[in-house]
Amino acid sequence: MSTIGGLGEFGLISRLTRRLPQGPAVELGPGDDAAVVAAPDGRTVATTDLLVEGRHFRRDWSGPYDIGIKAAAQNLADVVAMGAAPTALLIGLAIPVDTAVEWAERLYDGLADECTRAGASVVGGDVVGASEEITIAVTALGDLGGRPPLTRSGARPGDLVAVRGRIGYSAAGLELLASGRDEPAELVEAHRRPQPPYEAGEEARAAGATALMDVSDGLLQDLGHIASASGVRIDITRSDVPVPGLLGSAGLDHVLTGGEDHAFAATFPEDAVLPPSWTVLGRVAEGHGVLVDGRPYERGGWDHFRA
Ligand SMILES: Nc1ncnc2c1ncn2[C@@H]1O[C@H](COP(=O)(O)OP(=O)(O)OP(=O)(O)O)[C@@H](O)[C@H]1O
Ligand SMILES: Cc1ncc(C[n+]2csc(CCOP(=O)(O)O)c2C)c(N)n1
Ligand SMILES: [Mg+2]
Ligand SMILES: [Mg+2]
Ligand SMILES: [Mg+2]
Repeated sequence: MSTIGGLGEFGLISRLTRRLPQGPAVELGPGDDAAVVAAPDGRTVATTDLLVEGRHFRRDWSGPYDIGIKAAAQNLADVVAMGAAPTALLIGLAIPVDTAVEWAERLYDGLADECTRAGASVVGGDVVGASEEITIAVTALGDLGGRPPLTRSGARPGDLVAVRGRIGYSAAGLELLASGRDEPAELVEAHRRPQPPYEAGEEARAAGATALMDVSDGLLQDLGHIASASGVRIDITRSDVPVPGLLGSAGLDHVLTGGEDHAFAATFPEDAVLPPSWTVLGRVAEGHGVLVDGRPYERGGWDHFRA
């Protein structure tokens, strides 16, 4: 088996970057001191999310391609959640010297394929040796196309609250993996490879969304960020929350508190016409916090320092 150690730093960079297609916004990709990415209106959306082995992924639960998809998706979703088009990703990779080169290459295939799905590309990064655990730090850039960002702070009393994309699947899949199972495969795959519906950003903008975000830590907790940023209360109607039977007996908990699906949640003016792919499950009101059928929900979402 050829390992990272056998290639050396620049050999590794060359092996990884040759796998990366370059998207339309890239004027200069990997190879110089920095990349050059077109930002026609002069503004750039920028975000970063870190993935740490043992915390965000396990190499015995997910393959390198899955982890690449997930690392890209969670960052691309944050760009889309601002109402922007993702243009570029930068990858910081800390990786043990005895890792198989193929593992890193498959990680890059996952990163590249997910970027392609979102219209972006990997334009650079950094590699360093790690002692035992892999860390992947991803920075994503996006283009607003001259339009205002869709923030968390624009929700107004009377607005509709709606979601777009699978929710609860990743948490259900994680629970299966943690109990040593890998069926139903659809749930485990959803955990390994989140599939944010990137078109949700443009759909939300077209329908006049007043706030938009991606769901990373759990629907109720994340809606709580819209509520606090907007100075409003969000009321969720339990009977309007879709809970697919596939999610099992804890389905409602998974939908309301499970993270990592990177679905999108938005608020819209009351008279908005939403595409059928969006599900309305609540209303914005005056006040603060998030209530389900008028009451706080008993479970919270993901918190790195309280988990
Ligand atoms: N270490 C940090 N330094 C500065 N700002 C930070 C730091 N960590 C988080 N933030 C900022 O706090 C805000 C909330 O971060 P958070 O990571 O919860 O959002 P997110 O990336 O959408 O969610 P998630 O990480 O769960 O996918 C973001 O604007 C982020 O830039
Ligand atoms: C091995 C392993 N253990 C636990 C989890 C669950 N988990 C980790 S981070 C996170 C929320 C989003 O993180 P962030 O806020 O950093 O984007 C969740 C639900 C996992 N995926 N893998
Ligand atoms: Mg983050
Ligand atoms: Mg987010
Ligand atoms: Mg988080």
